[in-house]
Amino acid sequence: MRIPFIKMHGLGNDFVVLDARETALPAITDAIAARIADRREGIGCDQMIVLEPSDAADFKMRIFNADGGEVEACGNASRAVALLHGTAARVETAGGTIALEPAEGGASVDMGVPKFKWDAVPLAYAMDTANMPVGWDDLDAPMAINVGNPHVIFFVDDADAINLAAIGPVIETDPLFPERINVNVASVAGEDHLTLHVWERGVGLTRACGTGACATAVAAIRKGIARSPVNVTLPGGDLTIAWEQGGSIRMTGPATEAYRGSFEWDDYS
Ligand SMILES: N[C@@H](CCC[C@H](N)C(=O)O)C(=O)O
Repeated sequence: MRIPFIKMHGLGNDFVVLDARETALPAITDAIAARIADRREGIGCDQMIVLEPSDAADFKMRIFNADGGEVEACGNASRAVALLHGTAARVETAGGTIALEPAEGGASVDMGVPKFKWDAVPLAYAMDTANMPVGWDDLDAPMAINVGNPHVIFFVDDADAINLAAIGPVIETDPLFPERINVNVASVAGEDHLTLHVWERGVGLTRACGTGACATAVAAIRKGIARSPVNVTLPGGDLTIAWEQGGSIRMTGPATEAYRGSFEWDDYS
């Protein structure tokens, strides 16, 4: 069975998108997703995205990390899917319903209301998520936020100087985070400008992470070191994040369709 796919990216965070809204796919397992995502043996991507029909919204978006694990949210893929869909849409995800608005060269997405309680992140035990009494090497006193998926955020003087490739996997898999965690290291470049690097759960270092930008901007606004809207500079480019206390997060930025292709299902199943 030949399966068509669309290769897309948001700021270099890349996706294989399978559109199963009209024609159903065979069941997708974590192992199949990991084989498709493999950059040496498969098509190669940070996340595999599967679009399916939904009873609760215009359609459903499922997200599989490169390690095959199915997760709740992906900011950059949300903009890519908005570009693909072409008109405004409400989309069901495992992390909640989001609202897409395509814009010139990309999209603006209502990512929903962030959650701050320790058991909503989730953490393994109760603590203040705005000033966590924990640390790893030079990184300490982080904040933790769930923006559909779980994030921990460290503010440092120079985010570019942190060896996130070394410390990221240690923090991602720390028992404090029962569902593992996306690790964000940021520095304040101005009151409306952050520099950010992200170690993504189930992937590793990425060129950009949309939910990481959302979580980090919200953390900085909450901490009083930035004000909305915040420009977040990632290795792959910039996103704009707007958030007011008690409201939902709006993320705006580019998305790109790279190419279309197809693969033989049996090669991956
Ligand atoms: N690249 C994404 C985040 C994808 C999911 C994340 N790795 C997780 O495990 O929660 C983004 O742009 O938000």
